[in-house]
Amino acid sequence: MIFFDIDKTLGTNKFTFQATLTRPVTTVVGKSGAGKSTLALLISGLSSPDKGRIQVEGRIFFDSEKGINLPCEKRGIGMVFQNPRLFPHFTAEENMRFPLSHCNRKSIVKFDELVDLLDLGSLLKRKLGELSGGEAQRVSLGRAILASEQLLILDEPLSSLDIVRKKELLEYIGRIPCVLRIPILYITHSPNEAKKVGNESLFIDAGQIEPIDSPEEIFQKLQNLGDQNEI
Ligand SMILES: Nc1ncnc2c1ncn2[C@@H]1O[C@H](COP(=O)(O)OP(=O)(O)OP(=O)(O)O)[C@@H](O)[C@H]1O
Repeated sequence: MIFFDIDKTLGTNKFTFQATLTRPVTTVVGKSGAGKSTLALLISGLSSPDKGRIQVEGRIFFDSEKGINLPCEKRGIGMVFQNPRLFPHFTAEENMRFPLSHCNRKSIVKFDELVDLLDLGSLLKRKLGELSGGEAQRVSLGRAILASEQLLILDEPLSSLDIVRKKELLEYIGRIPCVLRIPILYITHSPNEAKKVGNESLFIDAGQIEPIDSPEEIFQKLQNLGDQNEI
């Protein structure tokens, strides 16, 4: 279960995020600039709320009243961003194992099982320059899953890929809940992606979460906001 009730002001932008999430995969949807990545940064601890509370699976990450603000490396969160962000001088395997060896993380999935799940066997000895964009993003997905103890956050993981690679990676992402039994937050501006990946969705508009009753409502809301982006 993920619970958050937080406020944050960044420049002239005021964000108020409040939700209780109980399903395995929640998609966070909204048009560009709505505040999706801001929410991810606040939950991960890379940015701190001005006030409020964040709790994941019974662990308090942030509570302004109690003076709790767990540093990001203690939150057990794996993250995938729009670009792979791999170390170029490491092999794929060294990149994947890096958070375990350097950040004192314990993996809750077996390395070999993950390699099979994401078809990474033939890529393990390659460095970043020897991987395609889709392959590199698959490696960074593997690294994030290995580092995830409490929560996995995927922030627009398909956005740097072409349509063929998007579909391919989406299939791999669909397999993750089979091995990783922790909540997943999947951020996207694409209603199609949200429909394919998530069990429930949060819709963010201008820094506020709006309730939605059905996946079709996401299309409608984005259309009303004039967002034509789609895969
Ligand atoms: N440090 C900051 N200071 C001031 N404004 C910021 C800061 N970080 C983000 N913003 C603003 O907050 C708003 C939300 O940004 P955010 O990155 O969360 O949007 P997003 O929904 O993830 O968009 P995209 O889909 O384009 O990545 C934007 O208007 C952005 O310019």
